[in-house]
Amino acid sequence: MARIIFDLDGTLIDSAPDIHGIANGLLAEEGAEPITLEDARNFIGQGASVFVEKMRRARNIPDSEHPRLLADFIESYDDAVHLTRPYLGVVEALEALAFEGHAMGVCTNKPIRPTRAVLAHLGLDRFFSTTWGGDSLSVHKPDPAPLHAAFAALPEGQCIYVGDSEVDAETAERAGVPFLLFEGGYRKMPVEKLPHARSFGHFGDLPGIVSETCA
Ligand SMILES: O=C(O)COP(=O)(O)O
Ligand SMILES: [Mg+2]
Repeated sequence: MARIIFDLDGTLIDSAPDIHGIANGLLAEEGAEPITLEDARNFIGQGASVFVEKMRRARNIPDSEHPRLLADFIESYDDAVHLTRPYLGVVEALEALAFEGHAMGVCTNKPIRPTRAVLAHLGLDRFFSTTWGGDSLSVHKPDPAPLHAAFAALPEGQCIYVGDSEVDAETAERAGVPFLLFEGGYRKMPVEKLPHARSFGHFGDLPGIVSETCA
């Protein structure tokens, strides 16, 4: 049996539409132009503070406004669930992996409160026995500490990390665990440029890839 840890945004769920919505709500209050959905996708992956920083820079909002905007962003985040969907085949793949007896968890740079809120809203929380957010420890991905902590919370078994981004590839490399790259998320670089054990474009392929990784 394996221990499988999943990244969240851009891996299990397409959350960019909700995060885009929060961003544009904040920008409207500042009297600034909205950002595009593509911008929002590009800004996700290194946690809430980096997202807000990139959003501000895109609209020339000064650094001095950062703490206030970050607090407002986090305040809206728990309710940012309504436009978010699991990627095609995610639920079926998690059901198959759970049925096969693998232990599973989540390690994301999204703050832990909205992480738990969106997992519960989508009914995905039942699959995961450990969940780590970007603010669960004093460091976050690509520091490998939260990923190590997630694996340590699960029973012994082959470690596997599943994610979508440059940050995830670096985290897995630094943690020394096999990385399975979902091709459909918010990655900016071509698949070949990211270190990974295997990549996949559809979650229907994941249970088979996990079996082969464990063999
Ligand atoms: O940047 C974020 O807030 C979260 O991104 P992640 O789930 O891909 O780690
Ligand atoms: Mg991601």
